[in-house]
Amino acid sequence: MTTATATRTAARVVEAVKVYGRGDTEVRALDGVSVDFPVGRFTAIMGPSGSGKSTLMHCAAGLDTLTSGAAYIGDTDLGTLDDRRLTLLRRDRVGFVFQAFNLVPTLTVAENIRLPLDLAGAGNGDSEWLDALIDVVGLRDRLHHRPSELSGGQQQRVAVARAFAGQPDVVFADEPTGNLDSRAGGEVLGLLGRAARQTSRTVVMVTHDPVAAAHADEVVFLADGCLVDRMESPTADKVLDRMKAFEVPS
Ligand SMILES: Nc1ncnc2c1ncn2[C@@H]1O[C@H](COP(=O)(O)OP(=O)(O)OP(=O)(O)O)[C@@H](O)[C@H]1O
Repeated sequence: MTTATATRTAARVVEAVKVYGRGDTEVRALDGVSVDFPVGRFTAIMGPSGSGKSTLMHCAAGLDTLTSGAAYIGDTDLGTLDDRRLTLLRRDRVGFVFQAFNLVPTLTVAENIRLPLDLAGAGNGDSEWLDALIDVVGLRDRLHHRPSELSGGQQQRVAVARAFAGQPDVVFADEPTGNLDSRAGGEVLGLLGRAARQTSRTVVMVTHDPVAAAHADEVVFLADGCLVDRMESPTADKVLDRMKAFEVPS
């Protein structure tokens, strides 16, 4: 791969195949997917239930391994890493936001945001970066609160700031608004987009929700473990229409 490609693509999978089980119970969750996630972009992964969205995210993020094909973070082929190096790569170069906010209840907002840096023994980290991040997520007046003193939307904003704290190459978000009402969800999605664009970081989000997907720069659609479409500048209506096309006529 050329250097130019490496700098433009934060993460990608090439001919990704993931097979669960064997024989009669075999499921091809991914069936030859090739997709790239460009630097500074917010990409949503959509598709019907069981189409392979979570599997694609887990394999692209190094949380699960492919049966065949390759997954890269930057120009690092995850398949060439042993468990220790994979753990370090996930810690240092990847951020995660999950549906459950997964904050540490005994730590303050500031301590939760810094947690990945503290776990990595990264000293004070980049204080300018952290300072800017706190403003992007709008948490400056909540830094000394505990998670239980925050709304769900505020807690997810903390989780977003934590995911970006270590300046990862890519942040993977799995249904990040699944536990939020539409207003708080909209705020978190706007924030993910801003964080990606203002910090030139890459966000990849799995969602069921066309309204959520419409916040992304691009939507990739999976069906039966295959990449079947991509949509630039999505709107909720266009995404919904595309999803309807997957429904089998009765
Ligand atoms: N650990 C596993 N063992 C066996 N089969 C699995 C496993 N994980 C996923 N699958 C199967 O792989 C296929 C893809 O699952 P996946 O969770 O990636 O889909 P999804 O699009 O994220 O679904 P949903 O929208 O319902 O969350 C499904 O048929 C699922 O049952």
